[in-house]
Amino acid sequence: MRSEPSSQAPVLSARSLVASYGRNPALKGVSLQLGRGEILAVTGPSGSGKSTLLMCLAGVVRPDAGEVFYEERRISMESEAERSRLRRRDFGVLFQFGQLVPELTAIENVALPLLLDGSRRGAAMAAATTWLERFEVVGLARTRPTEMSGGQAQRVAVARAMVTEPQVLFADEPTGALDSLNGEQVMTQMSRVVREAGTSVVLVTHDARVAAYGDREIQLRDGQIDGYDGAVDAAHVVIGGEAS
Ligand SMILES: Nc1ncnc2c1ncn2[C@@H]1O[C@H](COP(=O)(O)OP(=O)(O)OP(=O)(O)O)[C@@H](O)[C@H]1O
Repeated sequence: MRSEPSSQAPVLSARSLVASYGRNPALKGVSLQLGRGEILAVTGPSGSGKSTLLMCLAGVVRPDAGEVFYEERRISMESEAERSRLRRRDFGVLFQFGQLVPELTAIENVALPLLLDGSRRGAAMAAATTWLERFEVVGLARTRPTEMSGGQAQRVAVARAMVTEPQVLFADEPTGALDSLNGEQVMTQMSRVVREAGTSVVLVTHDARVAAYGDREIQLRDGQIDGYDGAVDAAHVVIGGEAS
């Protein structure tokens, strides 16, 4: 794994992010950069702030202080409506439990983000079929999530997260609910597909085997960056866009 971010302009960057829940601080000044097409693994123990960081980067949560830039946009300053449109069009989000809609079939679940964004039904279903094929679950197109295995459901969930062809995919413990074999299959497919698509990925995980799919790793501890690539090394902390 590389220890430094790519030299290209980052697709996403954060400067000195601070976030708390009431009086409980979750992030205490986190800065990072995500390179184009890069898979960045964010690791750290439970409660270290990984999910909060992901939500700030994805524009779900506004940080108390600090900034998040996507391309040229300072998204941490944007309105909820602007961030919501950004999340629909440019970002994909994937959680531990794929959170498929149980009443809908696999193909309807995957088509949903396109339909919500105004695509015609025929085009949305065709795109959904393509993405189900890429994750080798097209045979389940008419199946509902309750009739799928955990691994199958998660592959459908990744297809749904990718159907809008996002610039950035945010994945929070994407294999956390799976056994190691299924987890490995989902990660192998996901990393192949995102590399083919050129998607940048923020991959939150506490599992070193999952983090190994990343190009680079940052470790959080107690709301702060604690190290890179397994080595605790404050000298690599990126502050204000420059390596300090
Ligand atoms: N909704 C909430 N209300 C209050 N405190 C919260 C909330 N969500 C998170 N926290 C606190 O913020 C801190 C960071 O939590 P966060 O979920 O970001 O960590 P995490 O590294 O993702 O943990 P895990 O691996 O267990 O999911 C923790 O101290 C946690 O208790």
